[in-house]
Amino acid sequence: MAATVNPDLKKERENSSFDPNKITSFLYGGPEIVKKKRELESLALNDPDYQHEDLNFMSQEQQYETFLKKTLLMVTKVRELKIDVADRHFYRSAVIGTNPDPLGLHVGMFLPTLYGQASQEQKDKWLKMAENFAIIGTYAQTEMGHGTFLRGLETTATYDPTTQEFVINTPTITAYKWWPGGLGKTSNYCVLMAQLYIHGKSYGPHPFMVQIRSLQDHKPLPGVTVGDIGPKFGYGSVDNGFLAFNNVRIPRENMLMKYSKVEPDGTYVKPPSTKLAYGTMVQVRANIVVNSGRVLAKAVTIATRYSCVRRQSEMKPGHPEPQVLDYVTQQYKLFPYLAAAYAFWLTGQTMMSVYTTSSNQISKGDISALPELHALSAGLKALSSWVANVGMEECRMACGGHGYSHASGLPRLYANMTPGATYEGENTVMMLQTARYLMKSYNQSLQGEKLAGSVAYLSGVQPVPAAGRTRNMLDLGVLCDAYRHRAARLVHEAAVQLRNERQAGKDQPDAWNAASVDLVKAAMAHSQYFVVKNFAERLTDSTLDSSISDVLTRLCQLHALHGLVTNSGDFLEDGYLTGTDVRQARRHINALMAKLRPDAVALVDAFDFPDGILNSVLGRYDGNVYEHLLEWAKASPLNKTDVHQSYHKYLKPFLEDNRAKL
Ligand SMILES: CCCCCCCCCCCCCCCCCCCCCC(=O)SCCNC(=O)CCNC(=O)[C@H](O)C(C)(C)COP(=O)(O)OP(=O)(O)OC[C@H]1O[C@@H](n2cnc3c(N)ncnc32)[C@H](O)[C@@H]1OP(=O)(O)O
Ligand SMILES: Cc1cc2nc3c(=O)[nH]c(=O)nc-3n(C[C@H](O)[C@H](O)[C@H](O)COP(=O)(O)OP(=O)(O)OC[C@H]3O[C@@H](n4cnc5c(N)ncnc54)[C@H](O)[C@@H]3O)c2cc1C
Repeated sequence: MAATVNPDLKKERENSSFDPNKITSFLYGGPEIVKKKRELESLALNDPDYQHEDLNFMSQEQQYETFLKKTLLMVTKVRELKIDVADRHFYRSAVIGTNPDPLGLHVGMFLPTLYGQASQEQKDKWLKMAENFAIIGTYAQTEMGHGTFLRGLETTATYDPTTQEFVINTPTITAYKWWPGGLGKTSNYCVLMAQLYIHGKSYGPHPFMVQIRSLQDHKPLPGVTVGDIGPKFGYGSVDNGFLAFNNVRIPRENMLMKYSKVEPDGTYVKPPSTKLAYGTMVQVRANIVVNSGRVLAKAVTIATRYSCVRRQSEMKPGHPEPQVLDYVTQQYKLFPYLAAAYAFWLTGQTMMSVYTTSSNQISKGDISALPELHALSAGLKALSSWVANVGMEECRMACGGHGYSHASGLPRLYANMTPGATYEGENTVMMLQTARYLMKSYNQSLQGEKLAGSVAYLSGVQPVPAAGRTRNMLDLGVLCDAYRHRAARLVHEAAVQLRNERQAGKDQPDAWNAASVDLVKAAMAHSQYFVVKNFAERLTDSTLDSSISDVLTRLCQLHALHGLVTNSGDFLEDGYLTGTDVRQARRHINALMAKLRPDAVALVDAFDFPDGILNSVLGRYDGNVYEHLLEWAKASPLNKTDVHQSYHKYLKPFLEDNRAKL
């Protein structure tokens, strides 16, 4: 086995213009954090207790069992090693790699719902057990018939004042809870979203703490039907489940009552906003923005390293075959996603900081930040997960045939990460939520109200500049202005279309539906403007080392220019940009790619994913792809014997029969 680094990759690293460690520091928030991250990752990756056969060679049942064992072990080790709460995600991501785990919903949604929706008494009662994994819970909201339309959920929680209990029921097949992670086989509790009924009146969806399995033998409790929903596109390591209730009674105190309350006599106490019950989803949407940047960064790391190792075809007759990354078309496939990975990495950080500030405010009773937080997180969640989806697939195809093998890591990455566009709010629906806020804000600005936050720019649509003006299309200020103008114009046009539909006689819902393609487009443009502006603002950081600010500026320019060229019609339609501007933009893209080419490997190295996390033969740090491809294939279960048992069962008699008939 080759122990040295592939010479092509070695040369790439020697020729880069900067030290990737400096960018790593910038991306993770400083050298101390990077040090901590690396320590925790290496602790996890070198721990023999976590080693197991490649998941790609396992059945779904084996994957689940392996991951359950591994995550439970992880919980124990996190405690033993006394890893700080803030650092646990480093350890966790090294343990699970690019796979979801059966406790993900416990940590990612069940616990956050208790933190965010439970009253102090309820926290006192359940938090200690939940935090210490004495109980395991999930977030059971989606039903077979309704995921998007939360108000349409059919599961009922009917208050019985005589016993001071809620009676939980699943009235129809479509009311079966369907999809919750960790529900199928793992959880014994769940946060259940159900329609609250008191004295025959419906009060909409509310969260309830419900025990579903016995703490003694893990059997479903009386009245509870629960199981696994079967194999999926990915997510083999998770037991997504179904769940139904037949007259299951829970105490009144099990409705999570931080905001809404039901008094013993059945009096309903309204929350400051009914949407506070949706709080956990907002948190996870913010997390998805972070995750989309990371996922894209992983895919691009694999494809870029491999494209430097892979040599193919003849560029010049008689010359050695070039590294495929030297083909400009290959750069055009990968570099825009490299730039997008940086853009969303930084957007994710801003999104999390907006989330933290706003949620602190909200938990103190000031809910004024809620609409902006919801609109921003919904739009960015949708944009980032869409881009990550397209980018992962582009990276896979850029790896040619080997990209299709599980050895590349890309099919599994895609299969596990693509549901980010669907779960936690289907993307189109999320964009329409952002559009709703944009329309409201736009109308407020027409009435002279001053707007703040991410929509402040809607207050004044910039005029189209006079013809003949030349622009420097590399100037980040010019690019931000162009995105800003496009967003403001598309918001304006969607609003005009809505108004026209109304004036043509449609009621509001029909007018909304008729204008929805334009509304999504407006929300998309708004979110893209946020991402570009955020990237450019991060570069104004005066502490940024000059050796890396150049290369980051190129990435930011590429990200903005590529989006501009891809959506050039939006910028040209009203004459804001000219054909010359767009032509210039295209030329700049080519020039930027040429400048980025020598730094490509260093830029992906800077994401700092160890091999154990990337889990890709093609993306290996040492670039020794071919010998490990062979080794990987040899380990495949079909190769355990030279002659497979099916030969004796099927092939041998078939061949013998055919030969006998000759
Ligand atoms: C110890 C060691 C361990 C190591 C530790 C390591 C640590 C690390 C741990 C990390 C672990 C990570 C693992 C994570 C795994 C997660 C995987 C995720 C899996 C996926 C989970 C899921 O998939 S879970 C289900 C998600 N399912 C949705 O996502 C439903 C979407 N559907 C809706 O969300 C609503 O249905 C929808 C459409 C808004 C309409 O809701 P609706 O009909 O009620 O409302 P309307 O449309 O009528 O709107 C009326 C007004 O409400 C406003 N509004 C609406 N929502 C609002 C909101 N949220 N906040 C504020 N305002 C809101 C709106 O803007 C309007 O405002 P206005 O009136 O002013 O215009
Ligand atoms: C891997 C995975 C894990 C999941 N984990 C959980 C979990 O732990 N807990 C949980 O509760 N749920 C979970 N879910 C469910 C998930 O949250 C839902 O699938 C998601 O919210 C989408 O809802 P839906 O399936 O009803 O899609 P639908 O709403 O049926 O979407 C179908 C189509 O209809 C369109 N559409 C729907 N409504 C509108 C509208 N108003 N305007 C325009 N178009 C519309 C959508 O854009 C989409 O194209 C998970 C799902 C997956 C795939």
